[in-house]
Amino acid sequence: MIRFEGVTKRYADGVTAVDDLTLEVPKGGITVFVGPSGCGKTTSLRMINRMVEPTEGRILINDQDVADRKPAQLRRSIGYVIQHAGLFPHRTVLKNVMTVPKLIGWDAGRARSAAMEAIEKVGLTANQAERYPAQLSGGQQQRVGVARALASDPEVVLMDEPFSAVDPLVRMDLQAEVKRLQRELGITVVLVTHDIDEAIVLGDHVAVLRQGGKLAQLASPGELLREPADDFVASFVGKDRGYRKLGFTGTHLEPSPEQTVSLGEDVPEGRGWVLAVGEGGEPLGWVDRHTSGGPVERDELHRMGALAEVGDSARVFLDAALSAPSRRGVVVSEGRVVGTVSAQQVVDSLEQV
Ligand SMILES: Nc1ncnc2c1ncn2[C@@H]1O[C@H](COP(=O)(O)OP(=O)(O)OP(=O)(O)O)[C@@H](O)[C@H]1O
Repeated sequence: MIRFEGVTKRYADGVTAVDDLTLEVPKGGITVFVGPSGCGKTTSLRMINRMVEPTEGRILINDQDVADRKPAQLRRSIGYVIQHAGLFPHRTVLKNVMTVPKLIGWDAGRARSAAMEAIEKVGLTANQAERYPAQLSGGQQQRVGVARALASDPEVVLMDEPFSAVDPLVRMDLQAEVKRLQRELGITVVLVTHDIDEAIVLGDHVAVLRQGGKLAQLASPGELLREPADDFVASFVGKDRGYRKLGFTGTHLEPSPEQTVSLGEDVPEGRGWVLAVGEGGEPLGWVDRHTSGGPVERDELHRMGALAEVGDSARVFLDAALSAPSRRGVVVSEGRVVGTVSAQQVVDSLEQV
């Protein structure tokens, strides 16, 4: 849907920021431009909405050359989110989010209701809509930035390092939110980051750029981890890529049957840990036979560790096994226990692939 055809950008001082870039950003997904500082990510992004003009080549959106569109009108049709949200400090959140709908000529009523809808979509309240940006946290301000980009119902949203100024926990929330919104709205997102982990978490497609603005590889996160195109991509993707690759590896592992006990029942004979389940077969926790005697009570249960759902990646299965006190990861389907897996079983299943 967005096509770069032989795009080069040389700045006036002779720096080649982007060199003969040809790539396709598919419709309705998240495409991430990632690479080291100065490799031309921002320049590439800004050429899409004509904040920067290419020296050579062209960029098409839905087969239309952006050079044939009026820059101001083009920019209003494309959402744009930047690092520090870039909000107007003297306007309320609502007025900030209404900016583009008003610019494109929607009447005040329509602009207001579109803005309120966008504000709710990003998880902010009507009360927060009346505040000024400085009265919100950094993460909330970024949400306003996303709401503002979505308010006029754009098909394409560009994001330039949108989460890099917020702390890691807030960043994870915002990443999940953007992924959810993209899926819900079916929009096409192009996002720039220097953080390969963010690219892998968020991207349906990841374009790795190298110094001098050259495309090193365009692939899905899984492919990038499995088959980096060259040494540059391999080292950029990182040393623990074998482990991270597990996040994109399915497993056809059959969980082993696990003996269970209900609350109020006596612990069955045997050694080690027993899994307690609720009335609907949902896992409640582990019982330690060493310390348990008589009917099982809720306050003697040990935490379960992470749960794996049938169909999850090998990484989730392994995490479930390693985080359970019994070292047997609980596998559920629709909330009910179907069995457990050990770390050894997960590793063995990988070796069979
Ligand atoms: N307006 C400009 N005039 C001259 N050179 C520029 C201009 N903007 C960017 N550059 C240069 O172009 C190259 C690419 O810059 P760009 O900002 O696109 O990279 P980036 O990958 O987004 O980097 P970062 O992650 O550090 O933001 C750099 O060498 C930069 O110094």
